[in-house]
Amino acid sequence: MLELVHVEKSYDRNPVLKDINLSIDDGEIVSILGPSGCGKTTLLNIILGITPITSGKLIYNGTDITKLPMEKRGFNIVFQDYALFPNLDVKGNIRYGLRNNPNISTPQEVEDLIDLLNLREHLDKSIHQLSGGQKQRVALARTMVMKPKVLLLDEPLSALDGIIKEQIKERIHTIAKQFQLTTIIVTHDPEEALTLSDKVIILSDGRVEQYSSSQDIITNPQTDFVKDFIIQQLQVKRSNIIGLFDERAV
Ligand SMILES: Nc1ncnc2c1ncn2[C@@H]1O[C@H](COP(=O)(O)OP(=O)(O)OP(=O)(O)O)[C@@H](O)[C@H]1O
Repeated sequence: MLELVHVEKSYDRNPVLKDINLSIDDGEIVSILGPSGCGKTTLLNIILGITPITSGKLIYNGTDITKLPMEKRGFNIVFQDYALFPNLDVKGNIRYGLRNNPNISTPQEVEDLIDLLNLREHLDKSIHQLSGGQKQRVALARTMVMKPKVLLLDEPLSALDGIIKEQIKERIHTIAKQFQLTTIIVTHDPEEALTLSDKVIILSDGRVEQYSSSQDIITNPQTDFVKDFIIQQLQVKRSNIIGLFDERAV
């Protein structure tokens, strides 16, 4: 379990995250949702270990990891721009992290992941020959072969649309559940958050407005902000959500 206890973050005395208290169970998919500038990326970077906190604690499975550097936390991130290596082909990218740590995944596990992410036919291609969705899948595979304890995804679907977006959503869900992987996803898209995650953290101006299941957020929004944000943002996308939840609440 990952816990954030009274976490605060300020830049030049400007508070950006205020008294964040969260606990995320192993294997849970959690989205961090909120408008631009509310602190989503800062929160993700704090969990990853690249942004130090101003006060509070991070606890992972009972151990205080507040001061533990990123490389010792065993968490991993897929950045919004995928950050793939353009000089390596697809298989080179996927196996990159195993060069110095060859025993983290067995050859069979790498092959299974390639199939799960439908990448077999693209293995010899260069990165510039790939579509956005294919790049996204390579970035996921490259991260997954390293078997992170916690997988962090920064706007993983923002460059995608239509069927591809649905497929990637499904794959992220399958992988997280199959590998019992704690998955934390930053998004500004409520539809994405509500349909993909077990739980959603709604942030506004650096504070957690609500942290509960998708269904609970729809049927029982705890603040006016949550209600307005969800309703406003879902106007166009209502039809995709209605099937999942009680229409009266949206
Ligand atoms: N290194 C930094 N120095 C100073 N202020 C920063 C720094 N990084 C972020 N901020 C500020 O912290 C606040 C939260 O930024 P953050 O990037 O976490 O928001 P966000 O919710 O991810 O936004 P977006 O959806 O636009 O990416 C913003 O006001 C931003 O200007």
